[in-house]
This record gives sequence, structure tokens and C-alpha cells, in this order.
Amino acid sequence: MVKVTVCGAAGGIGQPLSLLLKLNQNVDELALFDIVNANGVAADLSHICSPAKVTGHQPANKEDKLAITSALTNSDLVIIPAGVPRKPGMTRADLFNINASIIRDLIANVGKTCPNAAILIISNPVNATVPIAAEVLKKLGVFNPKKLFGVTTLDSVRAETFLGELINEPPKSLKGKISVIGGHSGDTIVPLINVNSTISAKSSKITPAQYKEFVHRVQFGGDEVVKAKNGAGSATLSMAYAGYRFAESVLDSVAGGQTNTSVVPETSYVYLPGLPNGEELSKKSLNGATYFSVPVILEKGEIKSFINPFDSLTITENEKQLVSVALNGLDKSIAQGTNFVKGSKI
Ligand SMILES: NC(=O)c1ccc[n+]([C@@H]2O[C@H](COP(=O)([O-])OP(=O)(O)OC[C@H]3O[C@@H](n4cnc5c(N)ncnc54)[C@H](O)[C@@H]3O)[C@@H](O)[C@H]2O)c1
Ligand SMILES: O=C(O)C[C@H](O)C(=O)O
Repeated sequence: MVKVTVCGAAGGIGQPLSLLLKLNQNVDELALFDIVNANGVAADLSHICSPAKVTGHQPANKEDKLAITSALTNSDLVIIPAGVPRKPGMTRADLFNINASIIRDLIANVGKTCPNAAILIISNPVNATVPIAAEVLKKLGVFNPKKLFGVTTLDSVRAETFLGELINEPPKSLKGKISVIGGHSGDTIVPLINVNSTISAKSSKITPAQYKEFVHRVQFGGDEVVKAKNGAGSATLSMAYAGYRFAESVLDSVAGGQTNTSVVPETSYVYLPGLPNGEELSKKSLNGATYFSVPVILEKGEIKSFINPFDSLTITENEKQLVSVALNGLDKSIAQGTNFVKGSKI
């Protein structure tokens, strides 16, 4: 019996993401929580003839705690795209003031109601909302670093698409052959295109200008969408696809035990000191950074191990330089998220 809860289910990401989850044959119950329209979205999806039973959970007023509790009770996987998106001219960091408290409060409910669930954080700024979630769970004494995931899959999806266009490869064949590590905003996002020899050989044919443009598009792909939507929000449909792709890996690992070796690891922004060999990676190659996105191997809904990108001899000096820039930006966001919870009552 697998229960998945989506918090923010009526939003631009929440609705298409919930649709994709409704189609997943491994899901027995899909609980949709939102402060608006959760019941409407649930009624709509419930008519689809797939196995998952869909339930809507919408608080009657600000004091109503029953809706979130019923949405989370017995949940195995909680996915959170709740919060505000960017408008043109904003950075993801500008969302902190509103989204930090939304994540803090939702995670406090997760920690109290379904502390063993795997948690996928989509809400921005991911670089800070994941540390917020970790600190809340630590305060509650239920933090399991193997089950807290910042969703950065959209960066991988973009890298596969944009590099595929450049080197004339179907993007599908690039899955797992390039890694996007670091964080999820601007120059904290670091695409590595040399981790696979076949791709590296093809990529070596692109010009330095094309490579520079590729890195920029991966780092600032979100801005392209924000600009094109012109005030109507940020990426929703590509994000629903990406969020589902990551959720599907988690669900596969729940259903099948260890991820099949033919299944490619997805990258996620995680708390390194809580993972086997994570502290070593952090100290040796990341100046002690505590949160970083790395390709993770899953087993039974949690991280079994991760792939250390620095073990690959193919990582270039240029890519190492991108990592050092990323670490500066990450430091500030991690401290901001951590300090926010220190001053909060949970
Ligand atoms: N990780 C990524 O790669 C990525 C990609 C795209 C967007 N995002 C982020 O995802 C978030 C959501 O984006 P969107 O376009 O779906 O926004 P949206 O405004 O369309 O939807 C957000 C939903 O969250 C709900 N919500 C607000 N407060 C809530 C609360 N306390 N509890 C439950 N639900 C609540 C709103 O009612 C709304 O339905 C934004 O922060 C955005 O920046 C992240
Ligand atoms: O750009 C945004 O604000 C949304 C998201 O993080 C994205 O990368 O598309």
C-alpha cells in the first residue's frame, strides 16, 4: 500500500504533477493538499481509471489542522511544490520571505504525522528550503538525511535537452550520461558533460562559445521561462515532468527494493554529512559544503549511496572552476535557511 501526498497540489506544478502520479500503477492512494481548490482537483483526477484512490484535503480556515493531518497520515512519499513562483526581475532568493515559512510549517506537519516518509522539496529557493526542512526535522528529532531530497531534476532535463540539440543526440540517450551538480539557481548549477566518454567525445566537437552558451542556458533556463510567461509564473509543465521523473525513481525503489542497475541514478540536492562517504566528499572536494546536488542511488525509498563526481577523472579544470563559484552561492543560502529555523518555534 503506497500513499503519496502532494502539498500545493492545486498549483501550476501541483496539478500536472498530480495527474502524472495518478497514472503511476505503484500508487495506491494519492492525497492532494492545498489551501485552495484541492477538493476540485481531487474530484477531477478521481475520474481517471487508474488504481490510485484520490483524496482532496483543503483546510476550512487557518486554524483547521485536520486537512493537513489527514493528507499526511500514513504517507510514504510527500512532494512539496507549495509556495509562490517568480515574476520577471525576481531571483529565486526573492521568494525566501514567503516560501520559507510555508516550507517550515508544512515540514513540521510532515515530521509530526509521517516522519518516515521520503520528502521531495520543489519549492524555491531549493538551495535554502531544503536546509529549512532538515533543521525542522532535526528539531523534531526525526531527520533522516537519506529521505530528504531537493528536486533539481529540471536542471538535468534541461541539460539533456540542450546538449542533445547541440550534439545531435536524442536527449533520452543522454539521461545519466551528464550530471548536473551543485544547487538549483543560476551559477550554483553546474553541468558536467565529460563524465561519459561517448558523450565527452561528441561534446569535444562543440566550440568554446557553444559550450559557454550551453552552460548559461542550463544555469538560467528558469529565467527563459519566467521571461516568456511574462508575469504568469515560472516553469510548471517541464517541472511537473521533472518532479514526476524523480518521484517515479523513488516509487520504483519502494516497489522494487534497490534501483535496478539499468535504472539511471537521478541527481538530488541532499545533506551530505548524513550520507555514507558524504562527509568525505564535502571535506575533500567541496570546502565543507553541507548541501550539494549529486547523483543518488536509491533503495526502498531512500538513498543507498551516491556517485562522487570528483572520482571521475574526466571532470575538467573548467568544471572544477564552476563548482567553486557554485559553492560561494550555496554557502549563503544554506546559512539563510538554517538560521531561519534556529529563530523559529516549531
Ligand atoms: N525545483 C524546481 O526545479 C522548481 C521548478 C519550478 C518551480 N519551482 C517552485 O515551485 C513552487 C510552486 O510553483 P508553481 O508554479 O506551482 O506556483 P503556483 O502559485 O502555481 O502554485 C503554488 C500552490 O501552492 C499553494 N500553497 C501556497 N501556500 C500553501 C500552503 N501553506 N500549503 C499548501 N499549499 C500552499 C497555492 O495555493 C498554489 O496552489 C515555486 O516556489 C516555484 O519557484 C521549483
Ligand atoms: O526559475 C524558476 O524560478 C523556477 C524553477 O526554479 C526553474 O528552474 O524553472
